[in-house]
Amino acid sequence: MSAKVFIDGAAGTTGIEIAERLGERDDVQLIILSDDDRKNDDARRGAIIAADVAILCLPDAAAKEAVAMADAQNPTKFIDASTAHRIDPNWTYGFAEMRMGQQQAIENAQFVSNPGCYPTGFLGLIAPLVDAGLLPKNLPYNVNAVSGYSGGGKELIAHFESAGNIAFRGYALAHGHKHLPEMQLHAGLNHAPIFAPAVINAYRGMVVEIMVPLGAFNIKSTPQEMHDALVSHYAGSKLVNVHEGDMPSEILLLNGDDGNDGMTLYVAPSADGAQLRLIATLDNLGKGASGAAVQNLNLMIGANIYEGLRLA
Ligand SMILES: NC(=O)C1=CN([C@@H]2O[C@H](COP(=O)(O)OP(=O)(O)OC[C@H]3O[C@@H](n4cnc5c(N)ncnc54)[C@H](OP(=O)(O)O)[C@@H]3O)[C@@H](O)[C@H]2O)C=CC1
Ligand SMILES: CC(=O)N[C@@H](CCC(=O)OP(=O)(O)O)C(=O)O
Repeated sequence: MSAKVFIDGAAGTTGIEIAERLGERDDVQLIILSDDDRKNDDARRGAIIAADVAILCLPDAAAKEAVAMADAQNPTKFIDASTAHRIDPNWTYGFAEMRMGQQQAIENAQFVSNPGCYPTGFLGLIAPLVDAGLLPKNLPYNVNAVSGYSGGGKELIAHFESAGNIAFRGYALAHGHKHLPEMQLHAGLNHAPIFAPAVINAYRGMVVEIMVPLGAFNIKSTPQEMHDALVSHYAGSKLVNVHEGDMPSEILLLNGDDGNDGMTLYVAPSADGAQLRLIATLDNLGKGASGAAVQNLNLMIGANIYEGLRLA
């Protein structure tokens, strides 16, 4: 039997890539609205009610409206790619590998919020280490990140491609980026991190980096212990990989690389072990959005967790 899946926002950047990943699967039957109907609320409501699973690839306000369109008597399952429900206690956070039990929680959930692209890198690095007591909850963590411009959807794509000459765009200079609440909550931190995101002149791809002055903060756990804890935590995953062996001399994002739906984590200490760079590389449209939505869909419809995904 196939699951009926409606992508609300299927003409957008994330929605198009989800449809591509679902492709010709015979366990999924896509409900498609015509271009004339895709923003018609009656048509959307009908599609949501007809669907077993609705995947929301919409701005936050439209995502909230979509959830309210569901029929309580015939409950549709939801995967929301927006920021709207990521710290809502009635929603399950859709990052299966982050904690023991999270995959089962997603399998059994009606409402699943896809993690933000930046939080996927941040939490993938830090949540297992904080949980294991190897990094403290009360540090003022710093996060630097760069994203390909598809991370800002159609509007930012048009902006970068029409301007043509923007090499780097730092933003969130007033602090308060919309991803901070989910970073703090799901890592279990006492303070929100200081977050410096930037967009670069590449279509897709993302690097998220946390810098930890272990010596200055008198943290006794070692980079090797942290590396080993991450290796052990992600041992069963084909999507989240921890770099083993010597650190590469450089980490590259290549223009024209379509990426994959995985994420690679690096633990890069200084020679004396007193300073540490924790680095995650991922595709903002892969594990950061569309790939994660398909992974969550797989779990919610009882398919293989990796079905339709591009493994690293
Ligand atoms: N791009 C990324 O890397 C990531 C995106 N996300 C999140 O996913 C969501 C979608 O983002 P993205 O695909 O990038 O954005 P886009 O702007 O590319 O796509 C959004 C789509 O939603 C449509 N839309 C807007 N309002 C409505 C409405 N009321 N009813 C129906 N359709 C509507 C838009 O229509 P139209 O085409 O007419 O504008 C557009 O097709 C956002 O919440 C974003 O924050 C999350 C992680 C990463
Ligand atoms: C490059 C860029 O502009 N990125 C977006 C976040 C994209 C994303 O992840 O959206 P969600 O909030 O739905 O997760 C931003 O920083 O606002």
